[in-house]
Amino acid sequence: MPRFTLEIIDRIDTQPLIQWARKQPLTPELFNDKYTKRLEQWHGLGVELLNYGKSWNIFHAPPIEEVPLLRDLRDRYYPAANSCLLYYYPVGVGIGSHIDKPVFHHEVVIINIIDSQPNLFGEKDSIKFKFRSNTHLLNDGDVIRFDALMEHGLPPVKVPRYSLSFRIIAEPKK
Ligand SMILES: O=C(O)CCC(=O)C(=O)O
Ligand SMILES: [Fe+2]
Repeated sequence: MPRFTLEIIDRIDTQPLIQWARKQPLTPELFNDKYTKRLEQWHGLGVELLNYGKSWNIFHAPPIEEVPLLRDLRDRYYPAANSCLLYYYPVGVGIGSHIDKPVFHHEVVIINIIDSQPNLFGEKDSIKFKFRSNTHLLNDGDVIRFDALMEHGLPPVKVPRYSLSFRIIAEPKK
């Protein structure tokens, strides 16, 4: 992948994903012993960040293959990914600009899922996603690929949103 880019690589129907996501038991995310207000659920390898993100624990979550929806998306957009992270962002929650921790491979694929009612024309509100000095508008179902070693972030969302991130996590040699 050429670096320094954010590409929207596809737009998919999110209805099956929303139905699935709403039924998942999600856990409040902790960072530096504080709740981020995002809720999360891992499949495949998961990461618990410690010590302000300076170190981490890698753990085994239920396999991606257990959920055919997730397996199919991984096979389609990021076959090498060994980690899938579902986040829920309630209204008013975002994440400040950051770069991802080195435990993750720099290439990430994220599916943007807006859980709001479409308008009369079947359209849902978009959300803002910051990447480097640009703000991109992301629509429901947009599949993006970007270099997570470049600054990125999400202003507080105005509509409930899920995201599904596929990544490669380097497991330490035993
Ligand atoms: O949810 C997203 O779209 C991006 C989240 C993110 O950048 C992260 O958790 O590192
Ligand atoms: Fe990130």
